[in-house]
This record gives sequence, structure tokens and C-alpha cells, in this order.
Amino acid sequence: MTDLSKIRNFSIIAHIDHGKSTLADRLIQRTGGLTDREMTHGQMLDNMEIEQERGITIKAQTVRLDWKAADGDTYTLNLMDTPGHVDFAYEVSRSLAACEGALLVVDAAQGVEAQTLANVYQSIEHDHEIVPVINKIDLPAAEPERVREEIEEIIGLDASEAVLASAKSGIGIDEILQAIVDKIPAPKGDRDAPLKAMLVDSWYDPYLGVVILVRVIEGVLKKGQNIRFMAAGTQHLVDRVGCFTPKRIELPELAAGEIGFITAQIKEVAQTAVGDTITDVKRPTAEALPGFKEVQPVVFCGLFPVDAAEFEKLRDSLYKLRLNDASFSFEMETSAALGFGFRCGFLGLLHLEIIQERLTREYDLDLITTAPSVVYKIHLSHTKNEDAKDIDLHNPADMPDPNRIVSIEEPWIAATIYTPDEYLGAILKLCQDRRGIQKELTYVGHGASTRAQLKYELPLNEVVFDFYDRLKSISKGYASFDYEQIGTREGDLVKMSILVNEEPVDALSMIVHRGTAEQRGRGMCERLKELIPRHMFKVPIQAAIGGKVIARETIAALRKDVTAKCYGGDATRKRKLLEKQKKGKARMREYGSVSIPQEAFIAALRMGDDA
Ligand SMILES: Nc1nc2c(ncn2[C@@H]2O[C@H](COP(=O)(O)OP(=O)(O)OP(=O)(O)O)[C@@H](O)[C@H]2O)c(=O)[nH]1
Repeated sequence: MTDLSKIRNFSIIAHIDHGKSTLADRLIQRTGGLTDREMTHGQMLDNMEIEQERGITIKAQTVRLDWKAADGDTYTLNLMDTPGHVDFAYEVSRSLAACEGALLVVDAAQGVEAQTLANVYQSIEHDHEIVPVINKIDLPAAEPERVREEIEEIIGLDASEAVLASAKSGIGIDEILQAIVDKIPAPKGDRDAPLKAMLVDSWYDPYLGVVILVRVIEGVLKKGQNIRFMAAGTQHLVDRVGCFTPKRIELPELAAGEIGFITAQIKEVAQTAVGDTITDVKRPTAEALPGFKEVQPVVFCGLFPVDAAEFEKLRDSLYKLRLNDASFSFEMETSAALGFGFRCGFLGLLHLEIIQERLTREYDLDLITTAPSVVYKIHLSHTKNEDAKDIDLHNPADMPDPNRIVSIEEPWIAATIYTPDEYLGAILKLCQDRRGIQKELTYVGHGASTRAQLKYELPLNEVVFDFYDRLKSISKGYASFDYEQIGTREGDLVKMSILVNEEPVDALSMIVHRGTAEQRGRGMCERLKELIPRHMFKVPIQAAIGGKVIARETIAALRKDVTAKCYGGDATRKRKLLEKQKKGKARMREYGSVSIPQEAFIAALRMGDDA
């Protein structure tokens, strides 16, 4: 039986690139979870190939480490990794809820960043004991003392005992392990109580089926046990119980206070909701764990194959991806211009990009992505045949008759931005242009390390396009950004259509605020003018609201023979050009008589420097 006082459950919180993965690898290496030879293959917790080669599961970024502490006793340290992006905030919150403490890793040269803060506050909300680690002290630009002050001043944590470390050179690793044992409390929990366990994460493994990561709060989980998922209302038979070191190891049981995995012959991750409470069928717990939430996609877009013949392949690929990612959704959609495709929902833009990239790379699909859209709540008045009602609009193409719209609500977010002072002006302008409402502007730190902390409320619609990219580019990468949703608000919103050669291109239609419609429309038309190749005839490009054109550009007519400019010279060059032209064609969509290159769809949505 495991002695609870010898267990420590912790996660690592850090801003992107501050060294979380490198440190995790070091901790695994130091505690002997893997041999040096296995370690030499680079970052353990991130490497897909290693996963396949050695049967080490990467998604299980939770590893059990054995560490002989200063008191001579061996402690079991469960390191729970957390996803590092705002899109996956709920998963992060469940991972944190499964631990008693956290290592806060801060880059000794970069200092505290927005994402560090967001995660720390969550960690504090979970009553975590936080152990600050100042990493990368080997860097010439490292300023550990400044960062120590920042941690105290900005976060309000006592950093006097912060461990100075270099995950890269292996400095401070033993100190970190000892601090985990000394500072982070042991878990509590009654192993004789009815089973109560939290479903922390799940993923699909081709050999094992769905693997579920659990934190047992009370009671015991064993092989052969009949369990119930309380929110899902389903029952399963446990057929494996174990942990990762990071190699998969089977165990006789997981008891109160422990973290590990189970399998129960489950075929799809969609059946396993993160945050659900697992209990025993025969002797159930009286109350489910608090905080369960069903994750809902917030950003929607259409995905269409460039080649209509690839529709089936796209469908199969989406099914395969969904096997392992229940948070993204898709349903069939038909578009007059794009044919058959799917309307897909995502947790955020990064999530969208990950799925899109996997479809392109792993499944070799050529796709057209339509303008991403958030979900609008539309209040409709009654008609002769129908009562007044509210609808959720996921697709600008389904916008109801404007005469029936009483009001439209859009989702808003609260954003926190950290930036060096010199970029502040440009960032304020960006937020202002995106209809932001400034809530707070404070300065933290002093001297050369002074940074502005900005709090803004922004419509999600204005952020989903390229806000993050723009922020990074105007601040040369120094500004950091984090957000949470804060509900919906009424807005003066209209549908803007884009017409190419007088024909509406529904993939490019979007919901915009009336105040910014003209600027957006102009930007779109200008960009499309550059992106759409010339044709044998003049092609007008228009942005319109209802019947009213608000912006217009015209692509002049051109002879299409691209070899004309070779002056009949070099034959190889001529052939190459022709081939290039042919290839280009394969990636175009025909709109009536106009061809639009695939890139135009995404590129046109980027608002560029003028925005
Ligand atoms: N010089 C130095 N570089 C480090 C140290 N720790 C990590 N790095 C480097 O910093 C970069 C980011 O490290 P990661 O461990 O991937 O950071 P992460 O926080 O896991 O980043 P994400 O996975 O993107 O969230 C890598 O290039 C590392 O090699 C350190 O102690 N010293």
C-alpha cells in the first residue's frame, strides 16, 4: 500500500519557450525514469518518433518519478504536464485541479510573461503551493535577481528561495526535486471511501484504445472493476491500471492521492469528457467533483477540398482526427461555390491551425478554409408563421433576413497583454482598431525592465483573425497575450459579402461591425486584387452589405499566355513556366468564369498593416 505522505503531485507552469519540456526531461533523466541512451533521443515529452519506437506515450505527459530525498526516503513524484496555450484553458484547469502544487518556471532572461501569469493565478485558485524556478541561468543575458524581483512584484510570490536552474546544463535539478518534496504538500484522501476519481485527460492509442488519465481523490481503482462516468452516464469495465515512468507500467491499483491511467475498452475519446467524475458502479460516491464543464467549440470555419473528388478522403481524415480530439466538431456543409465540405468547430484559432495543418501534412489534403467565425446569438422577431426566437449563428452564409433581426449578440473576451514600453503605442492602436475597451494600464518592474500590463475587453470576432500575429509583429515578438471569455454583448453587426465578377463568394462572407465594415471591405478588395490572377476580361471585386457596395477594385484584363514574356528564347524556361501555370491551376477554384487561387482565401482574411 502506498504511503500518502510519500507522494507529491505537481505540474509545471511556464510561458512558451521558458523551458518546461527541457526541465521535464531533466527531471526524468535525474530520477532514472529512462536510461541515458533513451534520453539521447532528445525531448522525451515531445517526440512522436520515440513514442512509436519505444512504446512511450507522449500524450501522457504525466510521469511518475521516484526520488530519494535528503531524509533518505524514496518519494513518488507525479509530474503532470499541461498544454501551453489559451485555447486549451479548460484542460489546463483540470490538470491543475489534479495536483497539490506547481513548479513555476520563468526564463531568467525574459522574465514574467502574460501566460505565466494566467497560469499562476489559476494555480493559486487551486490552492497550490508554488515553487518558483528561475531557468536558463546559463544564458549570458540571464538576470536572475531582476526576475526574482519580478516574481515577487508582479505575481506576489515569495521568491527568496526560488531555485536558480539551467535545465539545459543540468544546474539546480536536485534542488528542484528536493524543493518539490519539502514545499509541496502530500495529497489527502481516504482509500476506504467509495471511489471518486477525476478524468484528467484521454487520448486514443492504436493498441490500447482510449487511455484515460485519472487522479484518484478517494477510494481505489482496480482492474476488473465496474466504473461509471457520472456526467456521461456510461459504464465501463476497467481492464488495465497503471502509470508512465514514462514507459507504460501496469499496477495492481491506483488509490486515493495517486495519478495514473486506466483503459476500459473505450473506442472514442468523445466518450470521455475531461473533468468527469469516475466512480464505482456498486458503491458509488454521493457527489460528483465540482467544476465539470463541457467544452464547446468557439471558432467555426468551413473546410472544403480543392479537388471535389477528395471529399470522401476529407471525411475519413476528419473522423480519424476526431477519434483523438473530442473538442473539435464537424458536420457536412454545402456551398454554392465550394461544393461539398464540412463546417468545423474549434476551441480557438491555434486549434484550427493545428487541425488544418494535420489534414494538409498527415493526410495530404489540399483544402480551402473559409473565413473563421465566432458564434453569434441572434434574436429574431416573429413572422406570420413563426414565433419570435433566438438562434445561434455559426456560419455567416446562414445569416437570416435582416428585416427579421431584432438584435445580434457577439462573444467578448478579457485580454491581458504584457509588453515592453516602446511597443505600447502601437499595441494600444491595435486594440482600439479592434473595438477594444481599455480596462487597465499599469507598469511593472523598474528601469530597463519596466513593462506595461494592459487589460482590454475585446470582441472575440476581432481577435480570431490575426490579432495575435499582428501583436507579435508590431512588438517584434516581445508582447505576450492571454485571454478568457466573458460572455456575449449586443453589437451593431452586419453581414459583408464579397463579390467577384458580380458573383458572391460565400467562403469570404463575414460578419463585421458596421463601424469597421468599410475599412475591412476595402482591405479585402485590395488584397484580392493582388491575389487573383488577371483574366482575359476585366474582373470587378466588390464588398457589399445587403445590396449596397461599400468597396470596389477592378482587376484589369490580360492576355493569359504567360510564355509571351519569354520572347521565344529559352525553351527550358518556357516549359517550366507552363508547368508552373498548370500546377497553379490545380490549386484554383473556379468562380463562374474566374479562378481564385487557394491562398487567396486565407490571405484575404489577414488584415495587414493598414488595419
Ligand atoms: N540556454 C538555455 N536554454 C534552455 C534552457 N532550458 C531550455 N532551453 C531552451 O529553450 C527553448 C525552449 O525550451 P522548451 O523546453 O522547449 O520550452 P517549453 O516551455 O517546453 O516550450 P513549449 O513546449 O513551446 O511550451 C529550447 O530551445 C531549449 O533548448 C536552459 O536552461 N538554458
